[in-house]
Amino acid sequence: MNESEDLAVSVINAWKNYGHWWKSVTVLHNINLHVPTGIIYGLLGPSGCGKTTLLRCIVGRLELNRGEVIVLGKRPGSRGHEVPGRSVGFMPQETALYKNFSISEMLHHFGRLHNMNRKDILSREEFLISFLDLPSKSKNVSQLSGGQQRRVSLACALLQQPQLLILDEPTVGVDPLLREKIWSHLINISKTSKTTIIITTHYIEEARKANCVGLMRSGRILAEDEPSLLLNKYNQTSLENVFLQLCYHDQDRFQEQIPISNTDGDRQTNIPNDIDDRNSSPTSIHVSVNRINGTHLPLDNQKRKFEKNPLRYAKRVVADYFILPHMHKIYALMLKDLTVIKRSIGFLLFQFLIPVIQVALFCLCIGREPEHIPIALYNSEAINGFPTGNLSLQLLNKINPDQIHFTSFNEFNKAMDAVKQGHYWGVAAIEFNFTQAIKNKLLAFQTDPATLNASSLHLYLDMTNQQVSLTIQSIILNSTQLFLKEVLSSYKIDPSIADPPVIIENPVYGSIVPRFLNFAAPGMMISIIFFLAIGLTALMFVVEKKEGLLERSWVAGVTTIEVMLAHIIIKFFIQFIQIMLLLTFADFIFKVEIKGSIFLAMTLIFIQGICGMSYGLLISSVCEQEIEVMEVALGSVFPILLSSGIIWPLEGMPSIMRFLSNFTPLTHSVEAMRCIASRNWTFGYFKVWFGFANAGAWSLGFFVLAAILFALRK
Ligand SMILES: Nc1ncnc2c1ncn2[C@@H]1O[C@H](COP(=O)(O)OP(=O)(O)OP(=O)(O)O)[C@@H](O)[C@H]1O
Repeated sequence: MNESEDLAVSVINAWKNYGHWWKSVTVLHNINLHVPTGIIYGLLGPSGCGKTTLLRCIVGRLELNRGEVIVLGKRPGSRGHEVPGRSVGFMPQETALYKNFSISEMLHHFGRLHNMNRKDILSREEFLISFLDLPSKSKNVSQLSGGQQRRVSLACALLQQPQLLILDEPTVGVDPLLREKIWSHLINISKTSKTTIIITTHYIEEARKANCVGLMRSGRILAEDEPSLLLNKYNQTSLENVFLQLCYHDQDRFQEQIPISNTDGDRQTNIPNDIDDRNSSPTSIHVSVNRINGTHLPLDNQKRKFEKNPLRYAKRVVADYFILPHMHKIYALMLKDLTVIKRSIGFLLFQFLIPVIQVALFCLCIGREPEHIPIALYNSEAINGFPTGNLSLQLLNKINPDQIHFTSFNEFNKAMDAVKQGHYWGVAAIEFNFTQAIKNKLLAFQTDPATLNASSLHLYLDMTNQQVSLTIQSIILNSTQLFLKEVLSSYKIDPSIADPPVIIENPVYGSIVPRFLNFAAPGMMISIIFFLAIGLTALMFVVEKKEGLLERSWVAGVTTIEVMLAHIIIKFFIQFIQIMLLLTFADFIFKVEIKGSIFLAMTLIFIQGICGMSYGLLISSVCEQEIEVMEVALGSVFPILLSSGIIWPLEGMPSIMRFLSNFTPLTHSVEAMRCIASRNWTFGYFKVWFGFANAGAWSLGFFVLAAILFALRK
C-alpha cells in the first residue's frame, strides 16, 4: 500500500505570517506534522502559540506562506476535494452559531450544507442531542449556557460523520463526566470508522488519551510522539511536566541563538530564504508516527522547498469562479437567511418601512415652493390711509398672501431693524408718490430717474437663503407684471407691451411649471434603495465574519459565490416589496411624475439595489468590525450622493467634477431614471440603456472584486 495513503494530514515545512510585508509576524516556524489516518492527534500548547492558525491552514482557510499541507491525499481546496467540505468536521474556537436558531435548526442547516437527507439529519440529531446531553432541540441557542453552546457547536462538527475532525478546544466548559464521554466517543469513531481527529485543548492531561500529541510553543513543534513514550523519554509523570521541561530546553537554546538571530524575539523572525534540510532545523523534530501505525513518513526524506506560489494561488482564486455553484448549498443558505428573517419580523417590517419613510420625508420636506414668507412692508403712500385710486394697494393685492405674508410698518427704519433681527426676509418699500409716478411713466412716458425710482417697488432682502430670496423675487416680479398689465388695460393701452420679448411655448418634456421634486425624486428613490442595500449587506456579512459563522460555512465547503448568490436571492424578495412600496408612495400619494413604464423604473431601481448589495459585500470583505463598516458606508454616502447629480444638476458642477461624476455607480442610473420618469423614454434611448448597463457593470464589478478579496484575505 502507498505510504502516503495512510496519512490523513501532512504538514511539511510550514511557515505562516500574519500581516503585510512591511509589518509581518511569523506565527508558524517550519512546522512538520504528520497525522496517520484513524488516530487522535492532540495539539497542545499555550495560548497564542499558533494552534488555531495551524488548524485553519489544515482545513484550507489559511494559505501558508511557505510549505505544504496535504489533507486526505490532496491540497485543501483543490478541485473536487471535499476539504473544505463534507469530509472535514470543524469546530472553531468561537461558538460560531446563529444565536436566534434552535438547536435543531442549527443542525439541519449544516446537514443541508453537507447534502444530507432529512432522515439522516433527524437520526444524527437524535443521537447527538442525547449523546452530548443537550436540552430540548427546539431551544434557542441564545438561551443555552456557554458550555451548552459549545456542545451544539461540537454536534455540528460531528453531524455528517466526516473522515477528518478538527476540534479547537471542544471540551472547554464541559463537565468532567461529559468530557470523559466525548473522549470515549472520539476514541470509538477513530477506531471503528477510521476517523482522524486533530484536537487542541488547554487541559494538557486529557490529551493522554490521544494516540499522538504535538507540543507547540511559539509557532514551533517542540516534540511529537505517543503520550506514554514522551513521559518515558523525559522521565516525567505528567504531560504538563514534559511540556515544562521542553520549554526550559527551548528557552536555553533560544537564548544561545540570540547573538546570531534577530533581536526582536522569535515571534518577529522572518522566514529564511532557504530551507534545504528540515532535519537540521532546530525547530523540526523528527516525527515518529511510524510507531503508531507501523508506517514510515512518506515525505520524510524529501528536501523540497515549498513556497507560496502566487501564480498557483491566483489560479485557485480565479478557478473558484468557474466552479458551478451547488444548488443544495444555495438552498441551505437561503433557508438559513429566511430563518434569520423569520426570527426578526419586526426588523423586516422596519426594512420595508425605511424606504417609504425616507421617500415620504423627502417629498414632504424637499422641493416644495417656500410659503408664508414674512416680509416687512413700508408703504409710505398708505401711512395715513389709502387715497382713492391708490395703485400701490392694487400692486400688493396681486401678491398671493399664502406665498408672501406682509406686515406693515410706519417707519422704514423700524422695518429694516426687524429684518436685521431676523424676523423678516426683507423689506418691501413703496414711495409716497408711487401712484403718480406709475401714471407718469406709463401714460406720459416719463423715464427720468426720479420717476423710475418712485414708480418701483424697492426690495431690501436678506439674501442668506438663496431659495427663499429667489422665490420672493420671482413672486414679486410675476405679480408686478400682472399689475402693470391691469393698469395698462384700465387706460385702454394694449397690456402685452408689458410682456418680455420671450414666449415660453408648450414644453417638449415636462410641465410649464417645473417641480424640483420631479427632478430630484428619481435620484432619491434610487439612492435610498442603493444605500440601504449597502448598509444591511455589509453589516450582515461582517457580523457573520466576526462571529466565525462565515468561516464555518467556508470550511463546510461553501464558496463565496454561493454565499453571495443566496443573499442576493433572498434580498430580491425584500427589495421587490421595498421598491413596490416606494413607487406606490412616491407616485400615488406624493404625485411624483412617473410617465414612463413602471416596470422599467422598478427594474432599474432593483439593479441599483443589487449594485448596493455588491458594494456592501465589497465593504464587508475588507472590514473586520461593524464600526469600520459604518465608517466606510457613511463615508461613501455623501461623496456618491453629491457627485451623482441627484441633488443638484451636473451642469452646475465644475468641468472636472462633471467628468468624474461619470464614474460613480449612481450618475447614469439616476439620469436613466429621470428619462423614464419625466420623458417616458424606453430602452431604445441611449441614456436609458446606458443607465441599465452602467448599473449592471458596477454590480458585477463590485461582486467580482468582493469575491476576489474574500478569497485573497483568507
Ligand atoms: N488575523 C491575525 N492577524 C494577526 N495576528 C494574528 C491573527 N490571528 C492570530 N494572530 C496571532 O498569531 C498568534 C497565534 O494565534 P493562534 O490563534 O493561532 O494561537 P492559539 O495557539 O490558537 O491560541 P489560543 O489557544 O489562545 O487560541 C497569536 O500571537 C495571535 O495574536
